[in-house]
Amino acid sequence: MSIESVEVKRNVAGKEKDNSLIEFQETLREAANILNYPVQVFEFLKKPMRFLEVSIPVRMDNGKTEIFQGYRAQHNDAPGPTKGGIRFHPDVTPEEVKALAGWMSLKCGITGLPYGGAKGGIICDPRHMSLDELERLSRGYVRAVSQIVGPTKDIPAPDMYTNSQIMAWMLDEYDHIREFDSPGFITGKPIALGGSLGRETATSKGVLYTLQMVCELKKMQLKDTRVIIQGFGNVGSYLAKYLYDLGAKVIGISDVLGGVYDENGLDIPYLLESRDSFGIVSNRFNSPITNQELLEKECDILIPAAISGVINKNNASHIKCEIIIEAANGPTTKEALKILDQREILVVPDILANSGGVIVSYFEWCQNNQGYYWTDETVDLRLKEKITASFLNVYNTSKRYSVNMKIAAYIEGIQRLAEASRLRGWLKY
Ligand SMILES: NC(=O)C1=CN([C@@H]2O[C@H](COP(=O)(O)OP(=O)(O)OC[C@H]3O[C@@H](n4cnc5c(N)ncnc54)[C@H](O)[C@@H]3O)[C@@H](O)[C@H]2O)C=CC1
Ligand SMILES: O=C(O)CCC(=O)C(=O)O
Repeated sequence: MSIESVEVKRNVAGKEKDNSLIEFQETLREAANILNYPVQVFEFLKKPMRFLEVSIPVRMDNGKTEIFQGYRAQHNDAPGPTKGGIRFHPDVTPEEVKALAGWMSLKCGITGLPYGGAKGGIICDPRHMSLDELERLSRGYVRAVSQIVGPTKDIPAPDMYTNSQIMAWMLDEYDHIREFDSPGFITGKPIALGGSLGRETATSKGVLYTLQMVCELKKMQLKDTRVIIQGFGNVGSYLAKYLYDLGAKVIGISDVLGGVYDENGLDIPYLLESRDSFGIVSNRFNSPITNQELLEKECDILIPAAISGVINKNNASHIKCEIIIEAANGPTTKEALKILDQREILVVPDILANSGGVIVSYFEWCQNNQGYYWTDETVDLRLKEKITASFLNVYNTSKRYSVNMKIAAYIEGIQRLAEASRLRGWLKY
């Protein structure tokens, strides 16, 4: 791939107004109805059990103090402590954080992890903050939420625009507040602080394993399969590399500024070397393609791995692929899914496809609790076992109830939440 042969354009992806919480609730209601649950199950699970909104004062490098808004939603702690990442992003909203926490609960249910779901977010743009400012913001967030988090209460992890360094600052702040060493407070940490081998690549590995399951079912070969990936951060970039190494043809990738496309296949190792720490590489190229144009290019497999709502009613009829694997959380709206179902495009849902991250976060927490650390091979083998079994459960459920895989995933996910809530005596049915 030469720089000239590649099409690029700077833009912000065409995202609709965020309806994540409403869509979470509507699909949850459908799944609860299929399972004939009494209405109290839906009424209880439609919102987080706990939601904290915090103001975080941060001294900026110019000497002024800015106040940041942050959130932590704990969806349901009946199955165990809650678990979920923290997102630093300018578009974070309370509704989106609540939906993301609900999705975490379902993800943990599908994969059989002993957790309920949670999610955190801070409205900020880390791309325009110095490392010192980010450290003060991360520490400030932990001080603000410290009463409701902890290794047996609620265990955070990375999500968009957060990484192992941010987890390390958060861990250090928590240890100071609690006055003891508690590596199990947070996952996605650096290895030197008790992180797990394989967590960095876990989400993309999990997406790859679900993709391989789909290929097996559809009798497709990965070799020479044309793939487009939106997002070139933690999830998108490792995934692109795995697919490239397996001989797939990654013909398009994108970041927040725009897309890079070459119908002959992109040189992924070159792009990986060229991207910055926020997963941005498209600004190194010239000719134009937007995120929206990239999503509508013909390919075999489309993998949104950035933000929510990018496949919506405006573009669902123009998508030209056979399979969509949702690596991001909530990339396909409900209206879009209906159109894609009609067009017989298979959509593998986020709460299954991207569950590799929380699965290995669980392994990290187990290792922290045991004080005994596993090899890369052990982590990988157990991840593959868990996600493959979860895929088959969801797939079989979709056949059993004649529903798409999204609804099947909700059906699988909701059952343990409902049962745990009933067994604790919270719900009577
Ligand atoms: N990191 C993890 O372990 C997990 C992440 N996810 C989900 O995967 C998605 C990506 O997360 P990460 O790769 O960790 O984030 P990241 O921060 O490492 O990378 C995000 C990528 O998306 C691009 N991006 C940001 N805003 C965009 C926009 N408006 N339009 C198009 N591209 C945009 C960025 O330029 C970057 O390339 C998110 O939806 C996240 O919730 C899900 C499960 C686990
Ligand atoms: O690793 C974790 O605990 C959570 C990852 C996450 O936030 C997600 O799966 O969306």
